[in-house]
Parts: sequence; structure tokens; C-alpha cells
Amino acid sequence: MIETRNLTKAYGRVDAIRDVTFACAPGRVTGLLGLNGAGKTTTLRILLGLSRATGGVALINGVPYRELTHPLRHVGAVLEQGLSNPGQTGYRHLVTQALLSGASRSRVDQLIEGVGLAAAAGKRTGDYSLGMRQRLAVATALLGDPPVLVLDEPANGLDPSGMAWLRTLLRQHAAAGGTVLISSHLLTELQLLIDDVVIIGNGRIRLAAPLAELSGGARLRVRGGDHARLWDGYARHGARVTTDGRVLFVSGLSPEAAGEIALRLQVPVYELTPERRQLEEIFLSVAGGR
Ligand SMILES: Nc1ncnc2c1ncn2[C@@H]1O[C@H](COP(=O)(O)OP(=O)(O)OP(=O)(O)O)[C@@H](O)[C@H]1O
Repeated sequence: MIETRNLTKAYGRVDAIRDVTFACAPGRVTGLLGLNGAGKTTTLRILLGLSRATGGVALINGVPYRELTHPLRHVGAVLEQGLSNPGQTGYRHLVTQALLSGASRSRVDQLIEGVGLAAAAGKRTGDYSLGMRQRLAVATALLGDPPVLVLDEPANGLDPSGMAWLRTLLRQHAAAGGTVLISSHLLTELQLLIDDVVIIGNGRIRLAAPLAELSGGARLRVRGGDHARLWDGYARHGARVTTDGRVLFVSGLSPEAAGEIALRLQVPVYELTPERRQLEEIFLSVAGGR
């Protein structure tokens, strides 16, 4: 569980974030979105005890990070990279980090395999690609088997198979009851991954809600044998109909109702698709500028 209440951070007279309040529930993946400079990193750094808030609280499992007795067993984090020792091999890096989090050697072996770095385990991390560094960072975050994961732009540099791997990993973590908070600019990828969305704009929370709630209420995309008759039939059932010349966009009817109306009119239907609101569209409508 992650919770922030009225979290505020000022740099001099400028508020980087102000009154940021949101929660991330166990069993769900939450996306933290915002334009450049919106306040995402500031929020995550305070959450992870790397920076002090000017006001408000940030809690992990009900406790501020700095008060957790074994923080690495509660929360694993992937922040902007900078692996401490580029001369170290990936394996050595994990073994060193394992000492800090109290993880066993067998956990290291299991993770290096699990994140797909077995073949590169003996290579210096300074020679890793960006995607390999991200995989190593995720393995490091998972060492203490923490229920809470906080990931800042973990998808940067991952190839499509890396993205699919990350998606599966985070979904499994949530399905097992874990809490995941992820920030990313890759909205199309994020849309496939997150359950809840928190949008921060200009240092303030603009929106926090389940994604399904935001993208629901979809209109239907209908392509059929006689658009004029379909339009007329749908309009008579109270639907709002528009067209781009090729398909009809129908609001206010369920797919079942739209299909049955077409059947009664004896107009063949070639396509009938509920359109969901895209995350990008939701984001751009509320994110605002800075
Ligand atoms: N150490 C600092 N000193 C002064 N201002 C800062 C500092 N760190 C961040 N800020 C300011 O706080 C605001 C929020 O920055 P933050 O890095 O949290 O944004 P972000 O959402 O993570 O952006 P990005 O997507 O570009 O990483 C920005 O206006 C930034 O200039």
C-alpha cells in the first residue's frame, strides 16, 4: 500500500509539488503520469526517503520510508539509472546489493535468470546496454522480495520483448497481492499495464481514478450495408450518430442493442466495435502545461 496526503515540496519559493494526495492499492498497478517537470520524480523521491517533504506525508505500508525497519523488504525501487560501479559485473552487483537487503545467493541466481540476464551476468555493467541496465535495476528492486514496487520510467530502453517481460512481471506481482507504482511517458505501453491512473500537472493532482472508469462509456464504431438506414434506426432509439464518411460513430447504445436494431432493419453489419478512450487522450485533456 502506498499513500500520500497533502504532499508538498518547495524549492525556495517555487512549489515542485503541492497537496499531492493519492493512494495505490495492493493487487493493482498504478500509473503516475505527467508532463516533463510535472512533479513525478519529486513525489517518488520523497516516497523513497531520498528527499524531505516541506509538508504532508508519504507512507509505504502505513509508515514513512525512513521509519521502515527493513525498507528493502517493504519496497523495491527503480529510479533513474546510474549504477554505482560500472566496473562490477551484473552478478557481483546483485550479490553486493543482496547483502544490503538480506537476500540469499540463491535469490540472486533466481533473479538474474528471471530478468533474462543469465548470459550477461559476467559482463561489466559499464558495458551493459540501456535495456540490460533496466533489467538489472528491476532485479535489484526485487531482491528483498518486497510487496511494494516503485518504478520511475522502467520501460526506457527496453525492446518489445523486454516490454512484454516487464508487463508480465508487474502483472504477476500485482496478482500476488503486491502494490506497483510506475511512472512512464510511454502511454500506449502503459495503457496495457495499469489498473489505476494518477495524473499530475504543474505539481498538483489533476486526476486519480481507475482506468476502466475513465475509458468506459465508449462509443460504437459501426460499418454496415446501408448507413442511412442504420443512422435513422439508431437515432430513433435515442442514439447520437456521427460519421467520418466511412463508418458511423454511435453513442448511447450498447453493442447488443446496435446489433439487434441492424438485424430488425435487415441491414448487414460488417463491423461493430466499442471504442475505448485512449490513455493518451485522457492524459492530454487533463495534464496541462507547466
Ligand atoms: N533540486 C531541485 N531544485 C530546484 N527545483 C527542482 C529540483 N528538482 C526538481 N525541481 C523542479 O520541480 C519541478 C518538478 O520536477 P520533477 O523532476 O519532479 O518533474 P518530473 O515530473 O519528474 O519531470 P520529468 O518527466 O521531466 O522527469 C520542476 O519544475 C523542476 O524544475
